Amino acid sequence: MIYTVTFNPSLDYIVSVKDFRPGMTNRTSSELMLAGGKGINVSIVLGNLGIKSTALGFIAGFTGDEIVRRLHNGGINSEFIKINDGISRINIKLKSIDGTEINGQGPHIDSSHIEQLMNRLRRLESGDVLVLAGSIPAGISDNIYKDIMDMLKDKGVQIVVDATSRLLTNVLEYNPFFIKPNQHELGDIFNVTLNTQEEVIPYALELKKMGAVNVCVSMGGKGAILVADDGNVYKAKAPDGILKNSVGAGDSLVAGFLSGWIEKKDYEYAFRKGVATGSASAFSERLATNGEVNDLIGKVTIIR
Ligand SMILES: Nc1ncnc2c1ncn2[C@@H]1O[C@H](COP(=O)(O)OP(=O)(O)OP(=O)(O)O)[C@@H](O)[C@H]1O
Ligand SMILES: O=P(O)(O)OC[C@@]1(O)O[C@H](CO)[C@@H](O)[C@@H]1O
Repeated sequence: MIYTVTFNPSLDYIVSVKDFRPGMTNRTSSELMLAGGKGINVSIVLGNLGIKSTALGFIAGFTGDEIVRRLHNGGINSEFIKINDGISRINIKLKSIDGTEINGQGPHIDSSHIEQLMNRLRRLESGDVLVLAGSIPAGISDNIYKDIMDMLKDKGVQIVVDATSRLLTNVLEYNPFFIKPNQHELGDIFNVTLNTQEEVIPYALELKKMGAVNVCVSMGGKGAILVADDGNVYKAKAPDGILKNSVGAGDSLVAGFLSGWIEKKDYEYAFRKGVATGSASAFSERLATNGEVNDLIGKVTIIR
């Protein structure tokens, strides 16, 4: 079974505003609300690609109930821990200025909630896959992903981590199977600005040296890099298309990679499917469907 963990789920309120003016009353020209949070997006896209998963994490309040309702309606299994105070966040995405977002804080999570999650994760078995994705709410130690990996280290669970800064670097010694920073997150780790694939490769290799089994660096419309455990470095050019909504494109890449890996156990194919899935989500209002991925998979150029 695949499990995804989202510490801080959200309802994503994705709006367009024509000629946004700071300090003025702006009105939307389109609006869309989707269940979100990185692990949840991975579960949704896996479901679209025909792979079952269980979404874990913490939810609170009416927004939390709505997230669960939407997942349930979409056929996604979830086992969230419910927090009695506060509400799950509503994250605002200003689609008309791509990349502009206001993400909320989410409810306070205390040590008893963490213990409940740990108890659930302790029941994972050999052959399971665990995806730890997204930020953690304030007040939780950035060792938390590391602590989870430490607890599971001898269990034969394959672990994917999509996180930033120390939340990511802290887990590398536990050899995560797949990590996926984007180029800016990779640059922040090493305090450099990375623009091209050639500039990204040495730093991706460094993360592999630090312990990650496979390092994928996503680069938006510029595609992605994979430093794979088969000894190859793959460079992907994203297919051409019209950007509609890039929210969750990175999570879609993770889901597409996992689905491709499960299908063929071939890194080049998994990477191709990952990039196609990321782009299919970027070219669609919602997250990628299986049909959209199949239309794009032959249009991804990969150079080894
Ligand atoms: N404008 C675009 N054109 C084509 N493909 C895109 C575009 N934006 C994203 N993608 C695809 O999606 C993948 C992941 O995108 P990106 O690097 O933006 O992820 P991210 O920053 O983790 O995103 P998010 O945090 O919103 O999930 C890219 O590698 C690419 O395949
Ligand atoms: O604040 P975090 O946890 O880093 O990211 C949360 C988030 O921006 O990531 C997803 C897209 O990747 C969205 O669905 C969600 O709103």
